[in-house]
Amino acid sequence: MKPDNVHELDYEAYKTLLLEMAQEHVVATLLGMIVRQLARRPHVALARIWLIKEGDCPCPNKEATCEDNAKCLHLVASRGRSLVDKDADWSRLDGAFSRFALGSRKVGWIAATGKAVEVNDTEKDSKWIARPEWARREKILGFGGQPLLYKGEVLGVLSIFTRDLLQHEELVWMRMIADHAATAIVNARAFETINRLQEQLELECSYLREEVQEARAFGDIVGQSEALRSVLKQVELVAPTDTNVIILGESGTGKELVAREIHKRSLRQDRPLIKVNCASISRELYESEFFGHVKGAFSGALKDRAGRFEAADGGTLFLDEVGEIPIDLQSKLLRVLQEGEYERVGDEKTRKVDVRIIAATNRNLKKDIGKGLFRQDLYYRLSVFPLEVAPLRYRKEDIPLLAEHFLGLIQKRGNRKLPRLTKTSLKELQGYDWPGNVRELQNVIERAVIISQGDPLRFIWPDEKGAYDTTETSAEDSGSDDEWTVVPDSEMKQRERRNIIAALEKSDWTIYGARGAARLLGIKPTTLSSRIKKMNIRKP
Ligand SMILES: Nc1ncnc2c1ncn2[C@@H]1O[C@H](COP(=O)(O)OP(=O)(O)OP(=O)(O)O)[C@@H](O)[C@H]1O
Repeated sequence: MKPDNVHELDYEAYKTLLLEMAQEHVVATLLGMIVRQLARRPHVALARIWLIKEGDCPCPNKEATCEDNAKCLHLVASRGRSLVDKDADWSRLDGAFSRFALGSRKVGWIAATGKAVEVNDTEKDSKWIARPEWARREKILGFGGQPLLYKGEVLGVLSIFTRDLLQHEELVWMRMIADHAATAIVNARAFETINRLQEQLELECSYLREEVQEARAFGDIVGQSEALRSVLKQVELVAPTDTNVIILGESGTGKELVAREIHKRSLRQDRPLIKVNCASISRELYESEFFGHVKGAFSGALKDRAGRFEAADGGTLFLDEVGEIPIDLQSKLLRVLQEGEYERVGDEKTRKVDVRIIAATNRNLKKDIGKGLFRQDLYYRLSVFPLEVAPLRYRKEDIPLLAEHFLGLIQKRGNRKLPRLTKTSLKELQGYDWPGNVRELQNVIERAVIISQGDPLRFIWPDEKGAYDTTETSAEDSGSDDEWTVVPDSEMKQRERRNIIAALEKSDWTIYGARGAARLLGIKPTTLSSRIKKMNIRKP
């Protein structure tokens, strides 16, 4: 017959715990399971686990200040029941004993020496008990603390406070549970690392697949204008530094191309450049897109997912159209830029990341700051090195090279012979103002190649509203069913002459370009020129 303060041991429960520990692959779940199962025994008042981690943290334990802050014991799991206070929550991980410096008090001593501590009657042996009045109040009699040892290395400490005396057999079991727990922790950590790496690889792969597709459209930066050369000189200067860069310029000027060039020439070139088009993310998904999420964080979050910051770790993050980031997310972006830290949506764990930011915008961010749409502190963080790409209309001397370049790309793609660029067609291209910049030029050339079956290239120009109409109407199908009135040939010629003069007057005597007379008449500028010559039309 056992005395009152000695309990029966439940071997089956301990065996089940050993098995369950071996099967658990998530560290947090594993730790929770160990303390929960231990605290389920009626005589166990409190079960706790501390693990050795980086010690550079706010330490609430005044008596146990770390000497060098390099590492200390962190309380990572706790379960138990108070006898006196029904509302006390003993699963909390904060409070005075949430940290112990190595060597400090009993928990620190166990971790520093790798030896167990057993107290079998707290009344008689109170040396290790920090708060004897607490032990008395809670009727705590025993304490068993075991180091979590794996291959001779101490990972942390497992401990129980009991309301019965500890038996020798139970201490043997505690040792066994601690050994299995240490191995299970190492295994679960390894599984977590594998999962994280696999997830990161998958994500990197999917982003890189996007990249490869986009990169096909990107080649070298073409152009010789003074404005472009000055940009390239700055790219050369800033690329090898780790400075954040903001690229300013109208849409289609080549900002993304410049961003890629900076990454290509940087020390991060072997790591990914991950692009985020801030204008194309729906508002609710911003945070998850940037920082990732954990399973169940919101409806549709079916599994853990890393964000673009994580995918770009060690590399460059290109934030295209950065001015579109909602103001409420800007503070989170600022934090990751300042401290390199963030959390996935729905996760408490703080993660570290090392990325260089290249941002681009066609907006006037200073105006947006004034309107409260953009944070000034974020603007200063991003715009350490501003780079401005000029609109194409201010560097028309780049047009011939760019046009040749795009024709060359089309030729490579289609492997066919293309119409050559004549002086006249170049002049026509240079006569236009290109509100859509280089992207518009590229599109106009692609379209021209499609509609011009042979030489020379025939361009389609946008209407007054800037819209392109690619459906060509021919004289045949524009006729009506009304009876045709015959007009004498001399009259026809006069009418044609008057029509051309009217078009020239309307277009201020310009032939080429979107507002040119040729466009109004719907004929090629070269055709119009030869007609003007033939009809001997002169500007008054
Ligand atoms: N100097 C250049 N040489 C060769 N191609 C260029 C040049 N500038 C722009 N392009 C091409 O023009 C297209 C538009 O360029 P890009 O996407 O870099 O412009 P952007 O300024 O980032 O546009 P947006 O602001 O709309 O995102 C791309 O296909 C790009 O390859």
